[in-house]
Parts: sequence; C-alpha cells; structure tokens
Amino acid sequence: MSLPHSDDLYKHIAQPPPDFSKVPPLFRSTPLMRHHNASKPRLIKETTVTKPQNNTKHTSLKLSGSKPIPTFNKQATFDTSELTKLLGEIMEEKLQQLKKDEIERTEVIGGNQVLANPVQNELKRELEKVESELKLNNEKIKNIEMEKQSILFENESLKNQLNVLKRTVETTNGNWEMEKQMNVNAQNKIQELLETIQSLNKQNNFLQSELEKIEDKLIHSEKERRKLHNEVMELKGNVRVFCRVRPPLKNEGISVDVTDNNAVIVNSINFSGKKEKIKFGFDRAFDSDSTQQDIFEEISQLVQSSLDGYQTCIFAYGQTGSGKTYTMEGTNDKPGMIPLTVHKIFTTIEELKTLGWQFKINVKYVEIYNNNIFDLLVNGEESKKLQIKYNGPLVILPEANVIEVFEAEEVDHLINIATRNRAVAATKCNAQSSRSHSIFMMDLCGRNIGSNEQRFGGLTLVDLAGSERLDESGAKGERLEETKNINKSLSALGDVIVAIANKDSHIPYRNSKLTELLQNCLGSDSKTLMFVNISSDQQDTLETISSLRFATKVNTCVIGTAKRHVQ
Ligand SMILES: Nc1ncnc2c1ncn2[C@@H]1O[C@H](COP(=O)(O)OP(=O)(O)OP(=O)(O)O)[C@@H](O)[C@H]1O
Repeated sequence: MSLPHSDDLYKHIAQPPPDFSKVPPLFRSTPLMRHHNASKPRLIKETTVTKPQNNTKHTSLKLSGSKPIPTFNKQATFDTSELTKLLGEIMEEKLQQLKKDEIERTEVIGGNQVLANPVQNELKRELEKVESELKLNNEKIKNIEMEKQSILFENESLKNQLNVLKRTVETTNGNWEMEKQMNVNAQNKIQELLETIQSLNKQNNFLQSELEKIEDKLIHSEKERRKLHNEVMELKGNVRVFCRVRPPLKNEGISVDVTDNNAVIVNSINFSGKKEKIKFGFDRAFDSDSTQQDIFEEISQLVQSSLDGYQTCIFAYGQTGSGKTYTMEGTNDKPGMIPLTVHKIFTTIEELKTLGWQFKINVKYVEIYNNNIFDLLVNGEESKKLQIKYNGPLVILPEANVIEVFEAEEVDHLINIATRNRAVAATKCNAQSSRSHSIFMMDLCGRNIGSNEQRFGGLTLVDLAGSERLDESGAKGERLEETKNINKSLSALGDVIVAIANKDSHIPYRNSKLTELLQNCLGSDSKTLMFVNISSDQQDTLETISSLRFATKVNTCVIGTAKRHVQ
C-alpha cells in the first residue's frame, strides 16, 4: 500500500488558490467518506492526469470506494478550509481503515488479542507517520492561510492605490488638457500683443519724429513770440506810467476825473481863484472803480518779459494814503500786484516746462528807511543795515537773505513776514503811513534743457514811501527827518529818470540808496512801469497835481531799447 508523500501533498496546496467554483459541487460539499460503500475504502496510489489545455500533469489522491480528491487547478479559487476538511476526512478514513484491518487481522489469528505481527507494526508506523505529516501539513496550511490573508490585504490596498492613481491620472489628464488649451490661448495672445507692440513701435517712431518737428517749430515760434512780445512792449514804451485814482475817503467832493482810460483831469482853483481843469495823459488811467484784477491784466505782460530774460521794475509813487500799498500788496481778499505777479510767474513757469524750460527763483525783500537798507526777511532778530556792493555793473546786496522759492504760497509767506517787519510809523498825515520804501526782488534764472539756452531775468516791485510836502505834514524831529529822506530819495528818482531821458552822460544813481539799488532795473536794459497813485479827495488836490507832474516827467522819459540777458 502506498500513501501520498506529504511533500507531494504540499506541492498541490502551495500552488496559487484553486478555483473551487470549477470543482464539481460533489467534491466541494459532499463529505467524502461519510457514506461508506460496501467495499472498504482505501487510499490507493497516485493517478496522473494530463490536462489537454496545457499538457500539465496533475496528481490526485484517491481512496478506494470514495470520490476522487479534486484535481488541483491553478486558476481555481483557493479554499483552504475545504481542503483542510478534506484532508482531515482522508486521514480519519485512513485511520479507521487501519484500525479495521487490525481488528480483522486479530480475528484471523483466532481470537487472540496479539498485535505483534510485522504487518501490524508497519501499519502502526505508517499511521504515526501519516499523523505527523498531517500535523505538519496542518501547520503549513495555517501559514499559507495567514500568507493568503496578508496577500489579500495587500492586494486590497494595492487595488485602492490603483484606484487613487487612476483617478489622479484622470484628473491630471483633464488638467493637462485644460492647461494645454490655456497655453495655446496664451501663445495666441502673446502673438497678438507682439504684433500690437510692433505696430505701436512703428507709430511711436513716426510720432517721435513728428514730435521733434513740432518741438523745433515750437522753439522757433517761442523765439518768434518773444521777439514780437518785446516789440510790442517797446512800442508801448520801456517806461510806462499808469495812473490809479483812489476812491474818496471823505465826502468833501471829488477833484479828479478819468477820461478815455488814459487821461486824468484835475479840477483845481488857480492863483487868481478861478476854477481850472488840468489834464494829464498817461499810458493808462484807472478810475476809482477799477479792481486789482483790471490793473493786473495791464501789467501781466511784464511778467512774461521778466521770464524772457528782461529786468522789469514796477513801482508805486504817490502821496501818503493815496493807495500805493493797497495797489502793490493789496489785502487778503483783494491781493495786489506783488502776490498776483508772483502767482502769474509760477503758472507761466509751469507752462514753460512743456517747452523744456526750468527756472530757479530767488527772492529778496528789503526796505530803505532814512536812506539805509534793511532786510525784511529776518525772523524775529533785528535787521542790520545792508551794504550795496557791485558785481561788475550789477548792484548786489551780499548780506541780504536770499530765499529760493518753489511755489507761490512760499512767496506769500515771505510777503507776510516782510509786512510785519516793515517800519510803520504814524504821522500826522496818515496813522498807517509807511515811512520806508519797500523793495521786493525776484531773480529768475531759466535754462532750456533742450537747447541749453539760459536767461537771467528779474522782477522788482517797489512800494515807495509816501511823498509829502513838508509844510503839509507838519512833521517834526524824527518824523521830519524821515520825510526829508523820503522826499530826497523820490527827488533823486525823478532826477535819474530825467537824466536817462536826456541821455545824459552821467546818471546820478548814487544820489540816494533808492536809485542806487534800482539801478539794475532803471536803465536801457530794463522795462519799467510806474503807478502814480492819486487821491480823489478835494483837500489833496495840490498833492495830486504834484504827483501827476512827477509822473508826467517819468512818462516822457524814453529809455533806450531794453536788452535781454541771454546766454
Ligand atoms: N483803490 C482803492 N480802493 C479801495 N480802498 C483803497 C484803494 N486805494 C487805497 N485804499 C485805501 O486807502 C487807505 C490808504 O491806502 P494805502 O495805505 O495803500 O496808501 P499808501 O499810499 O500806501 O500810504 P503810505 O504812503 O502812507 O503807505 C487804505 O485804507 C486803503 O485800504
């Protein structure tokens, strides 16, 4: 009798899980040896079966009288519990058979319970061997079961991972498609933009050349404009006189009329007591209704001249209380010529920037009191006397504070400081009378960044101290000294203008600090505008006539063609 070797048995078990669905139900569910046949079942030798599909040989166990143990199928699902049960049943059956054989053999011997027969011993050894093999196989099956569980678990985990990877690949594919499309769109857009840039570059080059042509034309027309402007100014006269009539302060009758915008008629009484009308002609005459703006419109062209590189000077002359300070400085709500001029300069500079002009503006503000020059741009401390020096033909004040300004508001602030510092003394004639000449100076240095042309212009605005006839003022002591100095300097101013008008070889600038300081802007190189301010009050008639005579003298003065300071 030959039993299957345990290794052979294990060989079948160690194969991949068999597919029991392909095993006939009989072998999967029927307990093999539960219904014994009449003949005793025996474990018989191995049978070899060749599978037609792949010619592989399979070995199966078979018990006599029992159903054959199913052939192992590599493709089949592996059900170890079924196999264990099957093997158990085989072993059990074999054991029973051995026991039965032993009993039969014992009976053969004749009822003697003797077992010492060699066949019996061999069977016993066989039994023990089979039993130990069974045990061993059971353990191997257990291990295989565990390994199977682990493989199943790993398989499940790999399946999950595979699913995740599949989804990731799907998503990535979707994203990649989307990005591919976006990339195509972006490349199209870039192409479009490149084409636009190219076309814009072409346009730009064209416009650039057009711009250069226009700039050339502009520079040319700017030069033309300056030339024409200057010709107009020269035709108008480099020294012009405007007369402004102050509204009456007292209700005593008006002694002055303005006609034709350029003539002033004074109603007076002559020495013989007869009424007479004295007429004075000027470049412009403004009646008492004229506003600050009306007047500024007429002088604003001088601002352009100063930016064009000319020295310009505007001064206000007139008796005390005639409205000089009102005209030059004005009030907060009715700004005068100085603040209006400053604002105009800054707006014009802004416009000139588009033509490549850049300006540096320095401001000085001084007063002349008792023929001494004092700085008005001092903060708190007492102003010391300033000395006039010469830089070639140019008059300079090296000790004066020079403030560079960048906007009109800064100048407004400086004017406020100067107004506070200005010496104001009460006199019999006017409790608010200014007893000094105030002189506001702006140096305008322009440079054109395109043509590198440079211009050095200047604007001087002078509020002269009130002219007074000594017998009228009744001044004594310090006030008398002030009045004398004022009148002396005003007289010197008249003399200088007359000397210039007469083309005298000597111009007496140095007769007073006023004329000496105004030298830069009183002469052939400059454009001068004088306001003669007069009172319309009847009681001021004599002073009015005196002022108008002085102004007429200036008005007839023809100063030579102004020179522009350019490099
Ligand atoms: N055109 C005007 N319209 C209205 N008020 C004016 C006008 N001119 C002058 N005034 C007023 O007359 C007064 C005297 O004017 P202002 O102080 O300007 O004279 P002034 O000539 O500067 O005197 P002084 O020589 O003493 O300095 C001020 O109250 C001023 O407001």
